[in-house]
Amino acid sequence: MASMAMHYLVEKGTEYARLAVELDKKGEYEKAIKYYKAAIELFSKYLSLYPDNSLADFYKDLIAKYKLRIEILEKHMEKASAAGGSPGDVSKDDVEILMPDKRSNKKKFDDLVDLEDVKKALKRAVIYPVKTPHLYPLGWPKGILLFGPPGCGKTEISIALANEINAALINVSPATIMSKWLGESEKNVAKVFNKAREIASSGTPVIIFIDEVDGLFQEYSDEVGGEKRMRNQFLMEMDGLKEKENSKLPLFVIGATNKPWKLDIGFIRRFEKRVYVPPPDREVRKALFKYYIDKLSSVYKADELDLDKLAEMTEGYSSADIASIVKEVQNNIAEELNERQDGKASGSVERRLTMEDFVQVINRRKPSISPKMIEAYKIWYEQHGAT
Ligand SMILES: Nc1ncnc2c1ncn2[C@@H]1O[C@H](COP(=O)(O)OP(=O)(O)OP(=O)(O)O)[C@@H](O)[C@H]1O
Repeated sequence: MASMAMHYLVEKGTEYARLAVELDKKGEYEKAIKYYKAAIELFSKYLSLYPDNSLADFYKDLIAKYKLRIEILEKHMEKASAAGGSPGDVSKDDVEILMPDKRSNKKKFDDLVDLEDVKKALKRAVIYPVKTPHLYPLGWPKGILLFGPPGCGKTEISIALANEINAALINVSPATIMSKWLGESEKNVAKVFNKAREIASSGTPVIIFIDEVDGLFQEYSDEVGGEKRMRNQFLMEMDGLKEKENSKLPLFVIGATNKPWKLDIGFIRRFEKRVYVPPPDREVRKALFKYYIDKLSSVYKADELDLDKLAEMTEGYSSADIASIVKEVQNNIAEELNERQDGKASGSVERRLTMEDFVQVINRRKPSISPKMIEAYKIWYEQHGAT
């Protein structure tokens, strides 16, 4: 009985997925989305019923891939309808550039807790060459890969780096690059690099930041959106940065990934520096709690808290988890005060933060990072790390 259900879910899911890809290739995006969703539903059901099946990872990857594709197509269709045309003739957007004075995130290295080794690697690879280019007659690396578990600061440190050197930031994510430029994404990779070279030639440093870079550069078995052409263009552009006329440009490509093992070797080679952004250890977790709790202390008294204990309780929690735990504590207390009609006046209130406030929230959450994940990064780092 069980195997019949399993069989049905996989067969039907595969049939829907095949249909979705076919429709996608024909440009019938709306219908394609419907079938991608149907396939996801069946594969998810299969995974919930048989989580320990040997093919579980394979189906998880497929689901992630179809979700990304849906996101891409939906964004593409939104844009097409906003432009009043059909998805095929959507007008091309220009490359979005975040100049330093326009960015809302103004954090610099000192505003981020720890990440000392990462800061050091980025100073060496980026900041010093930008500040003293004359000391580097042989040029400097152009590609830097940041890898490590989710929510541990890859994006934050990249933005802080851009702020440190007043760099223009071009933010590229798989969903935007593929949706904006569906069908001719390679031309637009070229556009990003042209724009970046143009700005860098005028003396302003540029960082092209590609989040979830594995989404752009993993091998797909059934490519529908010209991913291969786009990848080749990207590799060519990266090689171009090494050529003589570009070698002294203050232009850097920073890729971030949680799954470095999905990247193919040609791509890895283009990123000369590969830097591990680690999860916070106990001392760093303590510093993160302090950092976020300090922000609350203008309103709530925090003198009873045992930060060592909080750090000890949160092994495996990411920096983002810790930020979000403190936020949830804030929300719980604000709710409590509102319900007691106690929070009306502005300024400080007579409410101490207690360990119990934190324990409650921590107990309801699972850590995002498992020892198995850390082991996988360690193995990858041993093979490919380069700082
Ligand atoms: N060093 C740090 N100091 C203070 N807060 C941090 C630090 N690192 C991360 N955070 C917090 O964690 C959140 C997530 O960080 P960020 O988005 O940089 O992680 P990431 O590694 O890029 O995650 P993902 O791989 O999921 O994109 C930030 O918004 C910030 O609140």
